[in-house]
Amino acid sequence: MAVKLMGAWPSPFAVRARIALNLKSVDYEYQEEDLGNKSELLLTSNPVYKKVPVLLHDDKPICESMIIVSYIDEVWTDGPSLLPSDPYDRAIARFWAYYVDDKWFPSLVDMAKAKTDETKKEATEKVLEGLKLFEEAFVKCSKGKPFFNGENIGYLDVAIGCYLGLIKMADLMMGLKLLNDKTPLLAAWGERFCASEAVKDVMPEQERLLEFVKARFAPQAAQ
Ligand SMILES: N[C@@H](CCC(=O)N[C@@H](CS)C(=O)NCC(=O)O)C(=O)O
Repeated sequence: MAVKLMGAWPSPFAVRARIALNLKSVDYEYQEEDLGNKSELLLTSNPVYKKVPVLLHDDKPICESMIIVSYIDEVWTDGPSLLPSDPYDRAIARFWAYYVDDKWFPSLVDMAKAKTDETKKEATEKVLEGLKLFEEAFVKCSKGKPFFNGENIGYLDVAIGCYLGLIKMADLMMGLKLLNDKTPLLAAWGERFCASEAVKDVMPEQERLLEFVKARFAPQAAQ
């Protein structure tokens, strides 16, 4: 069965799909997209959003990173499941995965784009509030195990973990320490997540990501 992923190296969303494929030991072809000049295959595979990632499984496209992660979990059933087996735990994992994209990541973007100290402070507070919520969610979801999903990286780990590179970038560029002594469990989880086999080779390289983020956000912030 042919598996192909269209992604872009700095994209946290593409990273999610790559981690899920690694966790399930799926062999796949990777196509790096130039988002300034999208391939015909990307445009026809994701005509609604025209975004990466797109997974092509036997030429059938699947779009939206967390839908892709669920799909991978359902199709490749060997090995540990990415979603908890208990329906309530599964609902909670989905809830926080929705929140991280719906509320938390937009605050991180607002923080990076902020033009005044006031708006920067407001966005930074929202980012930190979200991280506190993840710390509390980690206690409940992990039940004392190393990952949100328990012994192994799962759906919610991938949903939040894909942003760890950008959290680091915000720290470096704005002189912050977003994961700090108020979120000790989340900070330790982040280290474990990034060091794991399925993750370490697909997370964007720090120097390269820093250049990319600087080019994208620094000129706007300076305006
Ligand atoms: N909700 C989408 C977001 C995907 C997304 O925003 N992808 C960006 C790259 S990080 C993209 O393809 N942008 C191209 C564009 O907006 O034209 C997902 O989770 O897959």
